[in-house]
Amino acid sequence: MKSCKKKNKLLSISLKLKVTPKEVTCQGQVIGAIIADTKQHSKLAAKAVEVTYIEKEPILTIKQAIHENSFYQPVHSIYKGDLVSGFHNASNVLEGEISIGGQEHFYMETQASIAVSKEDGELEMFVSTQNPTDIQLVVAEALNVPANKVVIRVKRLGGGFGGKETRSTLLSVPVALAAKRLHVPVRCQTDRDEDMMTFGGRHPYLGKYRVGFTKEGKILAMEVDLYSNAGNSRDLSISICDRALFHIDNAYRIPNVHVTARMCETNVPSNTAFRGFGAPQSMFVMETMISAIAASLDLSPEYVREINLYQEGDTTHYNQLLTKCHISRCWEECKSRSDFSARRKQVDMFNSENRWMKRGLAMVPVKFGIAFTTKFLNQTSALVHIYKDGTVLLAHGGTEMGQGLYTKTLQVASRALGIPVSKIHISETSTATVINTSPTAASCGSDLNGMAIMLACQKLKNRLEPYVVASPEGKWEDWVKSAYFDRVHLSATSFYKTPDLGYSFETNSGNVFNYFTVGAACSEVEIDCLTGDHQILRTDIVMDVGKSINPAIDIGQIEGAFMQGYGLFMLEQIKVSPTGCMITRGPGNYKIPSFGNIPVEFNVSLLKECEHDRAVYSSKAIGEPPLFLSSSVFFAVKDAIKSARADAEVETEFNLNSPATPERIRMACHDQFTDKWDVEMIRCTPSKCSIA
Ligand SMILES: Nc1nc2c(c(=O)[nH]1)N[C@H]1C(S)=C(S)[C@@H](COP(=O)(O)O)O[C@H]1N2
Ligand SMILES: Cc1nc(=O)[nH]c2[nH]cnc12
Ligand code: MOS
Repeated sequence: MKSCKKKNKLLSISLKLKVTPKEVTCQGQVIGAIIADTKQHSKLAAKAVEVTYIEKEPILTIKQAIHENSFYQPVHSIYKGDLVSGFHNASNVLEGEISIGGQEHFYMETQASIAVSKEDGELEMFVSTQNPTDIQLVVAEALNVPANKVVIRVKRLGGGFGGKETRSTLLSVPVALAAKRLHVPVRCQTDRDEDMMTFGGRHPYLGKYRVGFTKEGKILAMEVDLYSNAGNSRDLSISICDRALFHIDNAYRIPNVHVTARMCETNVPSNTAFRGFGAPQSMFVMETMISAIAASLDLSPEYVREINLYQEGDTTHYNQLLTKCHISRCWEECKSRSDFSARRKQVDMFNSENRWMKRGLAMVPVKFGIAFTTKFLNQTSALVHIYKDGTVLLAHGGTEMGQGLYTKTLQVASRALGIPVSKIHISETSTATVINTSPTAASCGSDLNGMAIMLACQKLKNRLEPYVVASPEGKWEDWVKSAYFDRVHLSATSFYKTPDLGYSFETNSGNVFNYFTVGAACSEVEIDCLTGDHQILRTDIVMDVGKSINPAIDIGQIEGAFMQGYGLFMLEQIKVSPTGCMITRGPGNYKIPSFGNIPVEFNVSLLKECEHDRAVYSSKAIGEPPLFLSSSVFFAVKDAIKSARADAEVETEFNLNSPATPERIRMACHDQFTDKWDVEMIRCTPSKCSIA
């Protein structure tokens, strides 16, 4: 091993920067970039930078923002029915508030970007992003070059979950700028701690509610104020609030509704898209109301859910008609598959025989709207080539992040062209083959790009038709050759935009969504009342995904979304110091689900006979909808705690914020040991944060 003769010349730079609060609005904000010949040198140099800040008191939480009246505009709200008469006819009214924490995307591949500057001002980039067009336009603007000279290529992402929908620009702009300035290829990939301190996550939400209902448990009216912690920029927060507004009903028909959503401007890194996009947060507020209603009437939460479920033909609070909406079928099928009634009795029996171990059981529905709530995003295009050897190359506007989009679009092409997948290939997604694309998001990747691929393939199929008719016994390769020599164009582009969309907040009318993906889940848990630990004993899920084009992928997505949501409701808790410094920076102190958390028994099934004409080949969107079903674990834990509290002879209705961490479970199991402590006192006292 050659001994290294030349000692690394110690870096002796000290860059003094002076920045004011108006330029830097959160800890973790990118304020510059160091370019070096090796990663080690760049890290040493970054540490050598000295920055002096003029500090001001930060606003970090929703409550602080409300107190300081620190909000972004606009504020959207939905009003349907007549609240006054609704509450007047309600025999019971409950008020309360509930909060749900944020969540780190924790994609396996952290943010990564490569830029290669080429002749004539051209730039070619390889970026881990869900949104190549956004990178293209933002980089073009930042470098003051026309978009037609910037190509963004995406082979695949090691996970995105919404975290690479807009935030990847923070990394790609400096990388591109350096490449252009220095005329050398530049690459950067964040370390996990940098990633968790810089790129934001799921919006924490606070919900304040007032709900009126009959003594039978029928909900007549509700007034909800939602607040999200948007962080130091608006990013997608308004769309996330919109989706939260559209999902405050979850799966229930509520005749009189007034719901408002506000974005809090705070000094934490800008929060952004995260699987479910505001819907899990607001549906959590709805299910908390259901739980409170059930407790106040001494009814089971499942009974209250059941009698308020939407039926076919109902309209939502944003006046969208529910057709082919199989909520009740999923609910009934889940109830029977999970053997709910019998297990309810077994759980109660177990709880009557155990004091310090308790079990809980809960079943929740989900109804998730499919389409971008921002109308213009519901568009995409595709490009399909048939080469002379008969092999086919696909390109479309969607990125592969592990959700199986490329596999599904290969299947669509195979079915549309009538040839085996072995003759078809999809290589990458690039702004040079398909333009002006929307992010691969809102679970619409397969719907939009599947339809675009299908349309392009149908064009090609029609052009080949005469050659098929001419020699029906021939092979695909022969037909392609005959067409080629007959000078037929064997490449086609297509364009697809979702029909019949167009909601307006002003008139509260027009379709927000193309259709809904619905399901139900039943979970049973066991908790240790003295440690706050828990385990899921069994989960049953039933989902309506239409006629799935690939059941294996869809079941995988349901299992994955469920476990990611489990992290949100049960494990993951982001901690920020009083000065706004991110404390949770890695798997050491930020717990994401691992195989030990998977339900001991995990049954997922897809509803049968539920064709859907509005989804590509009737296979419905599946990416985000199942995530909320993991709240069945949260409410099963709440059910178990209720039994512990009954034994301790304390009030069995209590507020349980999400995530239901072990300390929160422990403290909610009120008993002779907990009286003298309050969970909020167990707060980490961080040392002064030492990050730029
Ligand atoms: N393995 C994997 N699955 C995933 C994701 C991911 O990053 N990795 N992202 C989720 C999110 S946030 C969305 S919006 C959808 C996007 O893909 P689709 O629109 O093709 O369903 O995939 C979901 N499933
Ligand atoms: C932009 C956007 N609109 C939506 O309606 N849903 C989403 N999920 C992720 N991104 C989005
Ligand atoms: O819609 Mo997913 O990218 S949050």
